[in-house]
Amino acid sequence: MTASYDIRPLGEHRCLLGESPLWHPDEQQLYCVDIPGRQVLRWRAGADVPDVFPQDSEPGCIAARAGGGLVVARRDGLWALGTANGQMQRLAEPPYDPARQRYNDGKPDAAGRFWIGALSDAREPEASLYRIDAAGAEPQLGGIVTSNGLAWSPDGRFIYRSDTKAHMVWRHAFDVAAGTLGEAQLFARFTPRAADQPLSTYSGRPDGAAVDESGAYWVAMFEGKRLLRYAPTGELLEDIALPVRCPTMPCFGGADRRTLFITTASDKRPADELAQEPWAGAVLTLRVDVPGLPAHRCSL
Ligand SMILES: O=C1O[C@H](CS(=O)(=O)O)[C@@H](O)[C@H](O)[C@H]1O
Repeated sequence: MTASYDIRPLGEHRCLLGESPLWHPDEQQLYCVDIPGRQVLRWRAGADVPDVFPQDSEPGCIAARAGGGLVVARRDGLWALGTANGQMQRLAEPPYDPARQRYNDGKPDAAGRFWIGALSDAREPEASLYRIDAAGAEPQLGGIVTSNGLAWSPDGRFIYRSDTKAHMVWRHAFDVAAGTLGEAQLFARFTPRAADQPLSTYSGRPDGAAVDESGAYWVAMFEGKRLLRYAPTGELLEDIALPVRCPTMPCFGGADRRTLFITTASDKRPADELAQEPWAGAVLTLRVDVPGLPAHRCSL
């Protein structure tokens, strides 16, 4: 169950809080965001240094836009980013109070709707998971602290999601034609860190995730220094030790979709930890056996 891989950083770039890695299905290039750094980053093929698209507000996640470029979900709403020229165009206001919440993890479904969950700055259960299409943003679930972990099964009939603060991952039946979720079924549960518990014995909390062609759910364990791979049955298949305490989200990319890119965080970490983890904030890369599912395009 404990697996080891050849894990390397993608160049020298370090994010404060890297998130939302995306292998763009049309451009065949990697993007991600640095949330507090207020940047969208792009690695051209073979490049060690990313191109930077500065943002005026914290970007929580990105999606490939059906018409080209990206949709950027920022604290202040949804924006189209022209990746050829860096131009930004506002698409929609946020459906929450941006003084209290921001968009966090999000992905398009197979029909092009953008599903995005919010995060409560005060870490109160006041955030929602939204389904967003041309008609606007409709909350689908509420009572969330930190919405995370969105991914679909290969046949699109199930959606996974987590609340990082609650230390739980759920699976719901998903109706792609209607764009609706069924009842939540608990998929994985983790033990919150006790007040006096050393970080070295904490398994972490579920952050971003991705699904491979076999249907396995790969989830980054924030503060747990690991990536877990689950079968669709909920059986833990692999426990992969990482060289960074705070991985945030995996995504599959490369021409064969067998390179796993994992964003990580360095922001607000203790100095002794950062001294031991020179790759904190890097995008980590490793090769895997089973290809990942390609990202859907957002129709906004
Ligand atoms: O801001 C974020 O932080 C959380 C980590 S925490 O649980 O709030 O400490 C992370 O899960 C999330 O994805 C990120 O955007």
